[in-house]
Amino acid sequence: MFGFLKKKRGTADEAGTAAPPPESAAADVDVAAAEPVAEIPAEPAAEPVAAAAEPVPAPKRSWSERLKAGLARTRQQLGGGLASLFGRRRIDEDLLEELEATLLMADCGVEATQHLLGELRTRWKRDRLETADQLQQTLADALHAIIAPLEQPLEVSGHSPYIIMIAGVNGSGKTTSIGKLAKYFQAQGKSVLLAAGDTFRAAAREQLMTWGERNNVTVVAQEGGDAAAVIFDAINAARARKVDVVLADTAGRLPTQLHLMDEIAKVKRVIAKAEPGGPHEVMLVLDANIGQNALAQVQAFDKAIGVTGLVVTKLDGTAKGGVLAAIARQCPKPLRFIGVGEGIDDLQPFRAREFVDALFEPAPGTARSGTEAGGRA
Ligand SMILES: Nc1nc2c(ncn2[C@@H]2O[C@H](COP(=O)(O)OP(=O)(O)OP(=O)(O)O)[C@@H](O)[C@H]2O)c(=O)[nH]1
Repeated sequence: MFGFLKKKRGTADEAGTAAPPPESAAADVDVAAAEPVAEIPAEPAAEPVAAAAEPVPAPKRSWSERLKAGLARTRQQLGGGLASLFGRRRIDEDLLEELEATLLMADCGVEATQHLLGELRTRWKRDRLETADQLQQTLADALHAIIAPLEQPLEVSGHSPYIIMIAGVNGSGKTTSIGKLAKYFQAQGKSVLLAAGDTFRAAAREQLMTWGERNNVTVVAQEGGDAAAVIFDAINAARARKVDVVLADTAGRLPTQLHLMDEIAKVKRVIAKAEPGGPHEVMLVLDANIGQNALAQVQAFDKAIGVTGLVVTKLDGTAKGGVLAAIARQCPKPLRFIGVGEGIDDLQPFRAREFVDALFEPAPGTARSGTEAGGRA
């Protein structure tokens, strides 16, 4: 669990601007320590476990199991809704209308929903679909076709250091995602340096420093100061140490806070001064709970800083997983990673097929829907 990265939720008002500190104030943390224990979140429907004398570690679940568990609420909304629709009658216009409501409630958005219904109507008539399973399989395929273009994994080997700037609204999951991404890149054999560019909340800096100490990752931080100065120092440190990947945190901000959007645009310009061509990835972190508001956030951050990739977090806490279809239709950006929990391994590269499979696969113990099984272990 990311308990050590947990913090009090900052308010938008905390994100004011501050004068840059002297560069010498940079605190460079580079401490080796033990691996953190990644707790696996419990299944929503799990029975409470009686206290045992000897704690028995929970069996580690595969990513596809965690993805399936994480998407349970969206699956219930979408797949469950469909199962009850499909289960009771033959395909007709009334059924398609109810299906439309189900897709909208899963936050697929009007455009994607209309597109999906158009596909279903065409296939229903052209291929003479009759059974519920056939229609559900057709829907799964059509959804896959919509979101597949978002599957563009991040390739960090083109530059050294490869600079990833992280942005997003308050509490979207930026800092925790940085911890998870650092672990992910380390597992690929990359060296990582963290820039504690969320200078508005001391807690954010401390969380990154603690995380860095535990995982033997260098963290460049300053007491107070502005994000641009911290990240500038971090890039120079990364270059000197021949670090492969720099993950630069920034403070949360709302797109309506125009002065803060100007400020993050300045951070990006300073990165380009420190490393011509950088940042190589401008990653926007979106909380899936916001549903359709994600579209406005993508557009606003894109306008200010040119978003090149997305991370969608907290898919485990929402029934709004259909928002991926809305993003794909209305403001497509490469979806680099998705998050389905607070555990360190609960953020993984987005793969459209396994996402769709996880949505349409029946919950354990129920009948199969006919959708192809799959997913990584
Ligand atoms: N359930 C769940 N919680 C998550 C996920 N990702 C992040 N969180 C939690 O969301 C909360 C906020 O995450 P932070 O990383 O602190 O968010 P932030 O964007 O850095 O916040 P600010 O610095 O205030 O802007 C923390 O409690 C995280 O543990 C996820 O995929 N699933």
